Amino acid sequence: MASVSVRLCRDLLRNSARFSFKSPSCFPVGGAVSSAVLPLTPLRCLSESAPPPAPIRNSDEMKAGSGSAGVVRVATSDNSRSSLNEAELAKFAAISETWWDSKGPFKPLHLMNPTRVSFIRSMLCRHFRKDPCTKRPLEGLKIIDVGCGGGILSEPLARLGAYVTGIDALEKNINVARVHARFDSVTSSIEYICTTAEQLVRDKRKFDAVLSLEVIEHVSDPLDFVQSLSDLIAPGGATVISTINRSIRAYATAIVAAEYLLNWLPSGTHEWSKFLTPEELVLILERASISVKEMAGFVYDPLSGDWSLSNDTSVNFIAFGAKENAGAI
Ligand SMILES: C[S@@+](CC[C@H](N)C(=O)[O-])C[C@H]1O[C@@H](n2cnc3c(N)ncnc32)[C@H](O)[C@@H]1O
Ligand SMILES: [Mg+2]
Repeated sequence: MASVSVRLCRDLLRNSARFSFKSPSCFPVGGAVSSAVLPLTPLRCLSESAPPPAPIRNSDEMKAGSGSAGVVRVATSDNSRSSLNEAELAKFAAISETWWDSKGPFKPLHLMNPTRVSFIRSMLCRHFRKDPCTKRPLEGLKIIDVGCGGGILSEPLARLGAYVTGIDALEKNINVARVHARFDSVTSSIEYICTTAEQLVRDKRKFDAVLSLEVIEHVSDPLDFVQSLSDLIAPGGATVISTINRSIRAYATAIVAAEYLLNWLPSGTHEWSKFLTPEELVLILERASISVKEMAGFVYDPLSGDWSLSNDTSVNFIAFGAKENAGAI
């Protein structure tokens, strides 16, 4: 699956001095692309419209327990970074009972799951030189699913043979994931922890593959978050990230249609300004020493109700990247 987007982004990176960068603050809905010529540093402004990180509490309150909304509190020094955005997390806390209701608010994730698992399996098998046709093609790989929710993605990865760690900032989600995983001897091996990527970096944990699907649009600062994901990747490792494009089409479909017309998701689930374009995601990953090797779109067929991989990244998209200088594909 040759990626036009990735090649385009590499060209953009090479010519970054001439690249007009779009940020939420300078590119509102329906607005015109900024004509200002910006160097790469304005990427930082992506996070400026986001609410500030959750306040750091004192260490007694914080130590790996849950806060008032069930949000993880992890011991940190005053100046350490936090990916937590309490307003975003509150949205997931309100629907945490519904993770495994395939007709509930997470229906789109359930429907997308076979397609995204297939993308992940094929990318990881190629990268780690494993046979995708075996019963357990991910055997032996240590994979972390950051922002795992109720474990919709973690479980099939465990069935494909990976050692899976699933983490989420919400204790409620981790409890749901643990209970659901217990029903099957394979998935009961998944290590579920209520924590954050940045805390696991401080704990010096490393994984062959770091996955974070549909999470980056809900964190406080995408650049810091991606740096933490990168820091969790073992030498020679890889990452997969999916999110929604900050396009007018995504505004019409992923927000207006999905949240207000079809009621697939609770209204207010997504903020358009927090979406990233594929080009922005590539740049953010490059800054964290990750080179994007493949990118694909997910498209929905309203007649069949199925999602499939496509070259169309205008709404939902997924990127596979390898840590630079740490082994090539
Ligand atoms: C849209 S759900 C995606 C769930 C899962 N990745 C999937 O695709 O099936 C986003 C999840 O990210 C979690 N989350 C949001 N911010 C987080 C953070 N900073 N660290 C860890 N988890 C976070 C939420 O609690 C929620 O479970
Ligand atoms: Mg989302």
